[in-house]
Amino acid sequence: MASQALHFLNPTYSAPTRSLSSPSKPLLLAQSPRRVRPISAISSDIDSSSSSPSVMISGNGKGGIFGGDGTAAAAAVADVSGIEVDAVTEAELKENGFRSTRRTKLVCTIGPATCGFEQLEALAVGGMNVARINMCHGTRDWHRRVIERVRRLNEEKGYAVAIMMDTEGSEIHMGDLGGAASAARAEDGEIWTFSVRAFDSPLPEQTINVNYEGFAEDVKVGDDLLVDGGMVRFEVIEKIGPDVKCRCTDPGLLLPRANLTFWRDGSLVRERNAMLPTISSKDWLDIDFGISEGVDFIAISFVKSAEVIRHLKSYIAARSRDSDIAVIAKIESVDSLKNLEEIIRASDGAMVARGDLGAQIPLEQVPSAQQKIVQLCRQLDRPVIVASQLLESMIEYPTPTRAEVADISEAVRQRADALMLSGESAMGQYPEKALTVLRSVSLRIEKWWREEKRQEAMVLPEISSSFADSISEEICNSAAKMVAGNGKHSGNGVTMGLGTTLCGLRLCSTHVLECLRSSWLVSSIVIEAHLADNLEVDAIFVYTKTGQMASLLSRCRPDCPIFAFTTTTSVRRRLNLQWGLIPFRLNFSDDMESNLNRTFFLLKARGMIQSGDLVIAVSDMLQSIQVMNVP
Ligand SMILES: Nc1ncnc2c1ncn2[C@@H]1O[C@H](COP(=O)(O)OP(=O)(O)OP(=O)(O)O)[C@@H](O)[C@H]1O
Ligand SMILES: CC(=O)C(=O)O
Ligand SMILES: [K+]
Ligand SMILES: [Mg+2]
Repeated sequence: MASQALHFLNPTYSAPTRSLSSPSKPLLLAQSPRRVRPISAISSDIDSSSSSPSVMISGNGKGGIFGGDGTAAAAAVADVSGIEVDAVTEAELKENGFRSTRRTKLVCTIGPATCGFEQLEALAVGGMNVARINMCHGTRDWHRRVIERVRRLNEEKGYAVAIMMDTEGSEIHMGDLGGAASAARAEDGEIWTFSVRAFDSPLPEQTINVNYEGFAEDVKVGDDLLVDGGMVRFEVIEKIGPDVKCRCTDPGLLLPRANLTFWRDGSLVRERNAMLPTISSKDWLDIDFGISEGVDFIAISFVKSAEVIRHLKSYIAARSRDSDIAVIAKIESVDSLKNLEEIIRASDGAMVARGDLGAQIPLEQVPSAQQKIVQLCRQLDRPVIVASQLLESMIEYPTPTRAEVADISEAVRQRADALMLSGESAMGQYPEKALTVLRSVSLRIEKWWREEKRQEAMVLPEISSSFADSISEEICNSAAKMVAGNGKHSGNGVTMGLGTTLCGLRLCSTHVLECLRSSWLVSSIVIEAHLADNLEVDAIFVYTKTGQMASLLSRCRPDCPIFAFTTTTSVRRRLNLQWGLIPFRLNFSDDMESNLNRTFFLLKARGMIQSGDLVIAVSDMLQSIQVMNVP
């Protein structure tokens, strides 16, 4: 076995990000001095006094924004600690350079195995971007304590771990197993009773409580009853009042609160589920809890239509005027697939919840559903999480199966925003090792595909609904195209020195938009063709108050990381779910020149960037795009 490639299999392997004290290597790209002509700038400025907005493109071609007297840089000197980023990101940047940062984000479900402060910290060190709490389990007090610990971790150590609250939903599931039992095993041929009666704990032998009153009425003798989408299977043999007697036909482990589905003549019986509300009364109480705790994301289980998402969003908006809780639609039912596009458009993101999805559609259809959801989310600019069973075997074993590694690779190759651990981190024996596998495989596959330049191009439809938004969108598309490596413009002479060419030009905005649309700014002004091959942009910097422009850049999946600067901690946390974004919190003004000087100063002081690094900077305040070397 190749020990290097599979270093995560080595129990003594420790992630590179953990050796925070090791001396930082110089940034990869700073080692080879660039021959690109320094600093050129294009900035556009919407003239708000004009009824038909005009855009000014300007640049001085002689040192661009750094040609001044350096007062902005001097002003920044006063505040070295004025930027918020976590130690892990900082160490990763210093050690591996820009290009090798991980683009795929990682979500960990928190449960009994990981709810302590130290365990949470170990996950943050291991690369957790989002902590998920599942309201199917535990009490609100338990979840509150987890939220408090994550918040403390963020405050004390500078992390931006976001919190995602996942609702229980009102699908049919088993109750707890009673007493101290955390699981029970059903053997082939055993007769178990599924009942809606209330029992005292412990439950009678081979008895399972069902949460849904209509259960005994709805099932028929001869139906197949599937626990967790088929992990255990029973056949209904007799109905006696509230009790349903079933014979085990596929043995396996019964876990508390596992999902139940029943099948008749080879198809899922869904009439009753269709009548249950997506958000139950208990879910509404949990949502109130989430709003008052200020969670970053609320994930809604078993979404059937866009309507429920719109309803929840207006509920959240009315309850918390200044909060920006994002709503994630969990795609895990037949109905959610039917109404997929409408649901994604109404949501702030989606989750491919393969656990329940695989119980509702034939398993062999799950991979194509996953690919479709991931693609659609990217096209519509919504973050997407691939969830469930990525490393299921690691609940019990310290190493993954080869098939699990291949499954992770596929999700990374599809360039999903995030991968999620469920039982592996909530109650498994090796939560940190599982996270290390996710991280190592993500990094390796991302690097492999960048080197091979084999990413398929994806058509990104225009999604903006307003004029201002469409300028932002075009700017982001153009910035991403300028990043060498995506193949579109290599060999086409990517332009530097735009400032000289465009100095003093004042163009109406539609003209600029047209130019951007045809990538005129990028490819039609060839200054020195031989420079083109050298234009390897190290990072895109985006200054964004709402996060929207960072999201638009992430959507393009450019070849370099995106440093997203934003003024609020909540936007910073939210951006932590999205592909390729390295979110920082920074106070900034509308003056891009001083913002850039300040950022360069702060990041250089911390060794995160170096003079000569090539950066494209965009901003949603000025809707500008600038190309420059770090001075
Ligand atoms: N807060 C918790 N307390 C106790 N156990 C938990 C908790 N959260 C998760 N678990 C355990 O981890 C397992 C997997 O958790 P997870 O939340 O991912 O379930 P899931 O079935 O994939 O999600 P969903 O219920 O949303 O479909 C659960 O079956 C449960 O045993
Ligand atoms: C995550 C989840 O809800 C599922 O896979 O079913
Ligand atoms: K759930
Ligand atoms: Mg589910």
